[in-house]
Amino acid sequence: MFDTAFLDLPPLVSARGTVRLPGSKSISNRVLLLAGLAEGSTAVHDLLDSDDTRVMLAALEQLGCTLQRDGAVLHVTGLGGHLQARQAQLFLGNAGTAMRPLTAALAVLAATQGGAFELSGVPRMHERPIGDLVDALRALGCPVADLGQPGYPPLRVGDGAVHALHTARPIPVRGDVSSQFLTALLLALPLVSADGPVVIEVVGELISKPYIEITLNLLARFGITVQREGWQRFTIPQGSAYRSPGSIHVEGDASSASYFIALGAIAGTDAPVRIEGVGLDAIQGDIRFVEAAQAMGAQVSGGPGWLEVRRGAWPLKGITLDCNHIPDAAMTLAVMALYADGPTRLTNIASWRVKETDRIAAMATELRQLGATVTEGPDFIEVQPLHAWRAAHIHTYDDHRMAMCLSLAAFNPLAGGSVPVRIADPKCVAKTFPDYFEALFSLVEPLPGAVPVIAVDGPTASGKGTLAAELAERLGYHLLDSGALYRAAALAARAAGVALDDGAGVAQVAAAMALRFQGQQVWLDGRDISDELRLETTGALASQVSVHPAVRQALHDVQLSFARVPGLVADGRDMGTVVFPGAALKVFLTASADQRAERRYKQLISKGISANIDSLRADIRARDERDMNRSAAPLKPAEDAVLLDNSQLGIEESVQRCLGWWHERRPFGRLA
Ligand SMILES: Nc1ncnc2c1ncn2[C@@H]1O[C@H](COP(=O)(O)OP(=O)(O)OP(=O)(O)O)[C@@H](O)[C@H]1O
Ligand SMILES: Nc1ccn([C@@H]2O[C@H](COP(=O)(O)O)[C@@H](O)[C@H]2O)c(=O)n1
Repeated sequence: MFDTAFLDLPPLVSARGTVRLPGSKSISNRVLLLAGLAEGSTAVHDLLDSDDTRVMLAALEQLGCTLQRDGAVLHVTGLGGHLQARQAQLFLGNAGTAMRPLTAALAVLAATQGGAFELSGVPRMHERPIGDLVDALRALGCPVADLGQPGYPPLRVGDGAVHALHTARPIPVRGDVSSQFLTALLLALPLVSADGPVVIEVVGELISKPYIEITLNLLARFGITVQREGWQRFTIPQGSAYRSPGSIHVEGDASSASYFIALGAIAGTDAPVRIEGVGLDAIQGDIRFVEAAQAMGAQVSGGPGWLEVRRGAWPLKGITLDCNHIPDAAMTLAVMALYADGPTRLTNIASWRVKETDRIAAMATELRQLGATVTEGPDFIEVQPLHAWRAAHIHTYDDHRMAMCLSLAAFNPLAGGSVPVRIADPKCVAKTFPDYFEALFSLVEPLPGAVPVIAVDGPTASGKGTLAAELAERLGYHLLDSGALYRAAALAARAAGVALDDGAGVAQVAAAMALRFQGQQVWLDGRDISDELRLETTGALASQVSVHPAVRQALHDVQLSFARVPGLVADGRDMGTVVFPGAALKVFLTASADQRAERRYKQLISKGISANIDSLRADIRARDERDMNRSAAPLKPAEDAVLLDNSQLGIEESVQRCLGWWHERRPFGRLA
């Protein structure tokens, strides 16, 4: 997951390959609650691991369910309908799929068995309406107290006493704000069906019906067959009881599939984008996004558990679509609309306004930042195709879908643009798809030369490695420690018995090295060389082999291969002058030889390695001399490098200076 303040996506031009989707959030949280209410143990396979499922799991544990992980399988031992904890304070983040069903289930359990539970979330959760569900629960006879603004969480359900519930008469619930209220009742009311059938009557036109179908489907898997009359009346038969199916698989998230379906439709030109984990047989309503994407021009084929998508019509075709059946995935259409041949109008999406954020307002604002013309109304959005793209800093409103949808704007070169896109707070995708950006980057190709590179060059022990690693961490970029390649080449040559002054011989060994980097660990031809690589003596050997033009040539392409989406920070001696002459920022880092000797001395001592400051100073001077005076790629600042003498600067100050220069060079304007 990218835990950075923002993530810059370079302009992208194509996509191909396979993505395996994480489990569906809607199915995961429903399955968890059903398993938690059922008697016995349920083995849940392919459960989504995300913020929203984590709050549900934490709540179930607080309520007394037993959770056991066995590799990728989670075993949930349920309550069998009997409260174990009679009081708890449950924090449910911004997970509507946890807040609504748990409110209903705990209201019913607390009222019938005596208990009191408080349910709260993040501030945005306290702005998301729940009044219609509370009204239905109160009509049933459950005590529910508002702990904040009436009609919104936080809530207390139950008052510790036992109450008789009015299950003999139909329970009314509004269906036109969120279908989650009906889902919540359907999941909870089998708990009170012992004495007779329980009837729920929907008031108003039910929205997002496919989500109710998921609920009914999963209830059936847990032994409860709800009788449905149209979308107005639902009857839970007398004596319904949750029976664990023993084991259940969570299918991949169909809403998450929408980003990759769009990816194929926009950028799958020479090969398809293959999506695994969800297919045309999916039980999730958002699978019907496939039809919407096809209407816009996508070529989609699929089977059980898989889809393949490639570009069909181009530009895409503008459409007008009632999106009531695919409210979440429909957001993706709003971004696809930028690549269309005419306006796209998405209607019947009023529910967007009460999701993680007001998604109609947020989408309109951010699409306009890219340069698009957008019209919005209480329950619709209309987006015009975009031809004059602007580099935009996209705000994501702590809304995972905003981040994922808007990332598709990075394909603007396919529609006349050539701009990067900055996504604020990329970790908001953790709600449903923590590795979304990693998955995206594994499929895409950038516009040639568009991957941004920051080159950090300078003499030994100036702090290049430290600075480069910090910059890479804060920007979410890849890191190249080019010195490590020369060090490894020297070690490989020595191991092969090749003399270090034999340029051609060392180059041959260097070209054949099998190097593997994993965090701080480095393997050379299967041997862990991490410690040996960092020795001062190895640095001196590297300095000897690096004078040979053939060795430098042998390592050239390997270094170039580190420049991958979303960007690279490279440290060495010739990053800005030879390897990445087009780097967007070149920093030449220096400090006095005395300072550097002292830093290196402290560094070695802190690692428990004995050192002598005088000989370190002498080694550093000798290495400077050789690195600066060799004929091949000598150590010197590039003409357009920024010089940074950090003799009197701390690490953080150096990092901030470089980030300042970086922001000046980026087209996103002020950091906000
Ligand atoms: N600005 C700074 N102020 C004080 N110490 C620093 C600063 N920058 C780096 N250091 C410290 O100096 C030591 C050497 O830094 P680092 O290993 O990053 O240097 P380097 O230039 O990459 O060296 P080499 O080229 O030999 O790999 C480290 O212990 C690091 O923490
Ligand atoms: N781009 C580079 C990087 C390093 N070298 C040579 O390797 C020696 C070790 O480098 P460290 O950064 O790991 O200390 C260094 O002294 C250089 O001789 C290089 O030539 N070009």
